Amino acid sequence: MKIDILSLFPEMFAGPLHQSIVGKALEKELLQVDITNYRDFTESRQHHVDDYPYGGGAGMLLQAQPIFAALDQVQQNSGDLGRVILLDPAGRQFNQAVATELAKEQHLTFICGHYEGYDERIRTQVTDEISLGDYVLTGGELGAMVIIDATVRLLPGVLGNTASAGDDSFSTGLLEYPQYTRPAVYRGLKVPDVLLSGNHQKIAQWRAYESLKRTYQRRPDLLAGLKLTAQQQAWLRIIKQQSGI
Ligand SMILES: Nc1nonc1C(=O)NC1CCNCC1
Repeated sequence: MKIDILSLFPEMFAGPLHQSIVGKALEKELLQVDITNYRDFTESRQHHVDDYPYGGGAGMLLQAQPIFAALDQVQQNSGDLGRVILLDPAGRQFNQAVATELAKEQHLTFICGHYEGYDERIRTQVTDEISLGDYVLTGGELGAMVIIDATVRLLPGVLGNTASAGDDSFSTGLLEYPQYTRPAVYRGLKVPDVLLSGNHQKIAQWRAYESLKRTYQRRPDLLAGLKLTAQQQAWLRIIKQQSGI
Protein backbone atom coordinates (compact mmCIF):
# COMPACT_ATOMS: atom_id res chain seq x y z
CA MET A 1 0.00 0.00 0.00
CA LYS A 2 1.16 3.53 -0.83
CA ILE A 3 0.09 6.32 1.51
CA ASP A 4 0.53 10.00 0.70
CA ILE A 5 -0.05 12.54 3.46
CA LEU A 6 -0.57 16.28 2.93
CA SER A 7 0.30 18.06 6.18
CA LEU A 8 1.76 21.30 7.52
CA PHE A 9 3.53 19.28 10.24
CA PRO A 10 5.30 16.32 8.59
CA GLU A 11 7.47 15.80 11.66
CA MET A 12 4.38 14.79 13.65
CA PHE A 13 4.41 11.49 11.77
CA ALA A 14 8.04 10.58 12.50
CA GLY A 15 7.23 8.72 15.74
CA PRO A 16 3.98 6.77 15.17
CA LEU A 17 4.75 5.69 11.61
CA HIS A 18 8.23 4.35 12.45
CA GLN A 19 7.45 2.39 15.60
CA SER A 20 5.88 -0.99 16.29
CA ILE A 21 3.64 -2.62 13.72
CA VAL A 22 3.41 0.24 11.22
CA GLY A 23 7.19 0.67 11.43
CA LYS A 24 7.62 -3.04 10.68
CA ALA A 25 5.27 -2.74 7.69
CA LEU A 26 7.53 0.01 6.33
CA GLU A 27 10.64 -2.12 6.93
CA LYS A 28 9.01 -5.09 5.18
CA GLU A 29 8.05 -2.75 2.31
CA LEU A 30 4.40 -3.71 2.71
CA LEU A 31 3.82 0.01 3.04
CA GLN A 32 5.31 3.16 1.54
CA VAL A 33 4.57 6.58 3.03
CA ASP A 34 5.34 9.97 1.50
CA ILE A 35 4.56 13.19 3.35
CA THR A 36 4.10 16.47 1.46
CA ASN A 37 4.11 19.81 3.24
CA TYR A 38 1.56 21.80 1.32
CA ARG A 39 3.09 25.05 2.59
CA ASP A 40 5.78 24.34 -0.02
CA PHE A 41 3.13 24.77 -2.71
CA THR A 42 1.57 28.10 -1.74
CA GLU A 43 1.77 30.97 -4.21
CA SER A 44 1.66 33.41 -1.30
CA ARG A 45 4.82 35.48 -0.98
CA GLN A 46 4.38 35.30 2.82
CA HIS A 47 4.06 31.49 2.60
CA HIS A 48 0.51 31.69 3.92
CA VAL A 49 -1.86 28.77 3.27
CA ASP A 50 -4.85 30.26 5.01
CA ASP A 51 -6.97 33.37 4.61
CA TYR A 52 -10.01 35.12 6.06
CA PRO A 53 -13.43 33.68 5.24
CA TYR A 54 -15.57 35.56 2.67
CA GLY A 55 -18.61 36.93 4.42
CA GLY A 56 -16.73 37.38 7.68
CA GLY A 57 -16.63 35.11 10.70
CA ALA A 58 -14.10 33.93 13.23
CA GLY A 59 -11.00 32.00 12.33
CA MET A 60 -9.08 31.39 9.14
CA LEU A 61 -9.68 28.91 6.34
CA LEU A 62 -7.24 26.64 4.57
CA GLN A 63 -7.01 27.92 1.00
CA ALA A 64 -7.68 25.69 -1.99
CA GLN A 65 -4.59 26.63 -4.02
CA PRO A 66 -1.86 24.99 -1.89
CA ILE A 67 -3.91 21.80 -1.54
CA PHE A 68 -4.71 21.62 -5.27
CA ALA A 69 -1.05 22.21 -6.14
CA ALA A 70 0.15 19.59 -3.63
CA LEU A 71 -2.36 17.06 -4.99
CA ASP A 72 -1.09 17.82 -8.51
CA GLN A 73 2.43 16.97 -7.29
CA VAL A 74 1.30 13.69 -5.70
CA GLN A 75 -0.55 12.81 -8.91
CA GLN A 76 2.61 13.56 -10.89
CA ASN A 77 4.84 11.53 -8.53
CA SER A 78 2.57 8.55 -8.04
CA GLY A 79 0.56 8.47 -11.24
CA ASP A 80 -2.67 8.53 -9.28
CA LEU A 81 -4.14 9.75 -5.97
CA GLY A 82 -6.04 6.62 -4.92
CA ARG A 83 -8.71 7.32 -2.30
CA VAL A 84 -8.38 10.99 -1.30
CA ILE A 85 -9.39 11.24 2.36
CA LEU A 86 -10.22 14.58 3.96
CA LEU A 87 -10.09 14.54 7.75
CA ASP A 88 -13.14 16.48 8.88
CA PRO A 89 -15.62 16.35 11.81
CA ALA A 90 -18.42 16.43 9.22
CA GLY A 91 -17.17 13.22 7.65
CA ARG A 92 -18.22 9.57 7.94
CA GLN A 93 -17.41 8.27 11.42
CA PHE A 94 -14.29 6.10 11.28
CA ASN A 95 -14.71 2.54 12.52
CA GLN A 96 -13.42 -0.97 11.91
CA ALA A 97 -15.61 -1.40 8.83
CA VAL A 98 -14.07 1.71 7.27
CA ALA A 99 -10.57 0.45 8.16
CA THR A 100 -11.39 -2.88 6.49
CA GLU A 101 -12.64 -1.03 3.40
CA LEU A 102 -9.55 1.19 3.17
CA ALA A 103 -7.20 -1.79 3.68
CA LYS A 104 -8.35 -3.11 0.29
CA GLU A 105 -7.00 -0.02 -1.50
CA GLN A 106 -3.61 0.26 -3.19
CA HIS A 107 -3.19 4.00 -2.59
CA LEU A 108 -4.54 6.42 0.02
CA THR A 109 -3.97 10.18 0.07
CA PHE A 110 -4.76 12.02 3.33
CA ILE A 111 -5.41 15.77 3.57
CA CYS A 112 -4.74 17.02 7.11
CA GLY A 113 -6.31 20.41 7.69
CA HIS A 114 -5.66 23.06 10.29
CA TYR A 115 -7.31 26.40 11.14
CA GLU A 116 -11.06 26.83 11.45
CA GLY A 117 -11.86 24.84 8.34
CA TYR A 118 -11.38 24.31 4.61
CA ASP A 119 -12.23 26.34 1.53
CA GLU A 120 -15.24 24.34 0.31
CA ARG A 121 -13.66 23.85 -3.13
CA ILE A 122 -11.13 21.44 -1.57
CA ARG A 123 -13.99 18.97 -1.16
CA THR A 124 -14.28 18.71 -4.95
CA GLN A 125 -10.94 16.85 -4.92
CA VAL A 126 -11.73 14.23 -2.28
CA THR A 127 -13.31 10.80 -2.52
CA ASP A 128 -13.95 10.42 1.22
CA GLU A 129 -14.52 12.71 4.21
CA ILE A 130 -13.77 10.85 7.45
CA SER A 131 -14.26 11.97 11.04
CA LEU A 132 -12.53 10.46 14.05
CA GLY A 133 -15.43 11.43 16.27
CA ASP A 134 -17.60 14.23 17.55
CA TYR A 135 -14.88 16.43 18.99
CA VAL A 136 -12.57 19.11 17.60
CA LEU A 137 -8.88 18.45 17.12
CA THR A 138 -6.22 21.06 16.40
CA GLY A 139 -5.47 19.39 13.08
CA GLY A 140 -6.08 16.32 10.97
CA GLU A 141 -2.71 14.67 11.65
CA LEU A 142 -3.68 12.61 14.70
CA GLY A 143 -6.80 11.47 12.86
CA ALA A 144 -4.73 10.39 9.87
CA MET A 145 -2.37 8.46 12.18
CA VAL A 146 -5.26 6.62 13.82
CA ILE A 147 -6.78 5.68 10.45
CA ILE A 148 -3.38 4.60 9.09
CA ASP A 149 -2.66 2.51 12.21
CA ALA A 150 -6.03 0.72 12.18
CA THR A 151 -5.88 0.18 8.39
CA VAL A 152 -2.24 -0.89 7.95
CA ARG A 153 -2.50 -3.58 10.66
CA LEU A 154 -5.10 -5.28 8.44
CA LEU A 155 -2.78 -5.55 5.44
CA PRO A 156 -1.70 -9.11 4.60
CA GLY A 157 1.63 -9.99 6.25
CA VAL A 158 1.67 -7.02 8.64
CA LEU A 159 0.49 -8.75 11.83
CA GLY A 160 2.52 -11.88 11.09
CA ASN A 161 1.58 -15.39 12.26
CA THR A 162 1.45 -14.75 15.99
CA ALA A 163 -1.46 -12.35 15.85
CA SER A 164 -4.62 -12.11 13.87
CA ALA A 165 -7.05 -9.34 13.20
CA GLY A 166 -9.79 -11.89 12.77
CA ASP A 167 -10.87 -12.03 16.42
CA ASP A 168 -10.34 -8.37 17.18
CA SER A 169 -13.13 -6.42 18.72
CA PHE A 170 -15.44 -5.23 15.94
CA SER A 171 -13.88 -7.53 13.31
CA THR A 172 -16.52 -10.11 14.24
CA GLY A 173 -19.04 -7.38 14.87
CA LEU A 174 -18.78 -8.16 18.59
CA LEU A 175 -16.38 -7.08 21.31
CA GLU A 176 -13.43 -9.34 21.96
CA TYR A 177 -13.76 -12.07 24.63
CA PRO A 178 -11.77 -11.78 27.91
CA GLN A 179 -8.14 -12.87 27.49
CA TYR A 180 -5.63 -14.25 30.00
CA THR A 181 -1.98 -15.26 30.01
CA ARG A 182 0.43 -16.77 32.57
CA PRO A 183 0.39 -17.25 35.50
CA ALA A 184 -2.82 -19.27 36.00
CA VAL A 185 -3.31 -17.61 39.40
CA TYR A 186 -2.09 -14.11 40.22
CA ARG A 187 -2.77 -12.59 43.64
CA GLY A 188 -5.67 -14.99 44.04
CA LEU A 189 -7.14 -14.07 40.64
CA LYS A 190 -7.70 -17.27 38.69
CA VAL A 191 -7.78 -17.92 34.94
CA PRO A 192 -11.15 -19.54 34.03
CA ASP A 193 -10.72 -23.33 34.18
CA VAL A 194 -12.05 -23.85 30.65
CA LEU A 195 -9.05 -21.97 29.24
CA LEU A 196 -6.73 -24.42 31.01
CA SER A 197 -8.71 -27.48 29.90
CA GLY A 198 -7.12 -27.96 26.49
CA ASN A 199 -10.60 -28.66 25.14
CA HIS A 200 -10.57 -26.42 22.07
CA GLN A 201 -14.24 -26.86 21.31
CA LYS A 202 -15.26 -25.80 24.84
CA ILE A 203 -12.76 -22.91 24.71
CA ALA A 204 -14.21 -21.69 21.42
CA GLN A 205 -17.74 -21.94 22.85
CA TRP A 206 -16.75 -20.08 26.02
CA ARG A 207 -15.11 -17.33 23.97
CA ALA A 208 -18.12 -16.95 21.69
CA TYR A 209 -20.45 -16.72 24.71
CA GLU A 210 -18.25 -14.24 26.57
CA SER A 211 -17.87 -12.09 23.45
CA LEU A 212 -21.64 -11.89 23.11
CA LYS A 213 -22.07 -11.20 26.86
CA ARG A 214 -19.44 -8.44 26.86
CA THR A 215 -21.02 -6.83 23.82
CA TYR A 216 -24.49 -6.92 25.37
CA GLN A 217 -23.21 -5.45 28.62
CA ARG A 218 -20.99 -2.71 27.15
CA ARG A 219 -22.13 -2.00 23.58
CA PRO A 220 -25.68 -3.32 23.07
CA ASP A 221 -25.93 -0.94 20.11
CA LEU A 222 -23.60 -3.23 18.16
CA LEU A 223 -26.09 -6.11 18.42
CA ALA A 224 -28.76 -4.18 16.53
CA GLY A 225 -26.79 -4.45 13.31
CA LEU A 226 -26.01 -8.16 13.59
CA LYS A 227 -27.82 -11.29 12.41
CA LEU A 228 -27.35 -13.58 15.42
CA THR A 229 -27.21 -17.34 15.02
CA ALA A 230 -29.77 -19.52 16.81
CA GLN A 231 -27.08 -20.38 19.36
CA GLN A 232 -26.29 -16.70 19.95
CA GLN A 233 -29.98 -15.89 20.34
CA ALA A 234 -30.31 -18.69 22.93
CA TRP A 235 -27.22 -17.41 24.78
CA LEU A 236 -28.57 -13.86 24.68
CA ARG A 237 -31.77 -14.97 26.39
CA ILE A 238 -29.67 -16.53 29.18
CA ILE A 239 -27.49 -13.40 29.43
CA LYS A 240 -30.56 -11.18 29.71
CA GLN A 241 -32.07 -13.43 32.40
CA GLN A 242 -28.79 -13.30 34.33
CA SER A 243 -28.80 -9.51 33.96
CA GLY A 244 -32.25 -9.45 35.53
CA ILE A 245 -33.99 -8.35 32.34
N1 LIG B 1 -12.92 15.22 14.72
C1 LIG B 1 -12.17 15.16 13.58
N2 LIG B 1 -12.10 14.09 12.78
O1 LIG B 1 -11.30 14.41 11.74
N3 LIG B 1 -10.84 15.66 11.85
C2 LIG B 1 -11.37 16.17 12.98
C3 LIG B 1 -11.13 17.52 13.49
O2 LIG B 1 -11.54 17.85 14.59
N4 LIG B 1 -10.47 18.35 12.66
C4 LIG B 1 -10.19 19.75 13.05
C5 LIG B 1 -11.40 20.59 12.74
C6 LIG B 1 -11.08 22.04 13.04
N5 LIG B 1 -9.89 22.46 12.30
C7 LIG B 1 -8.71 21.69 12.62
C8 LIG B 1 -8.96 20.21 12.32
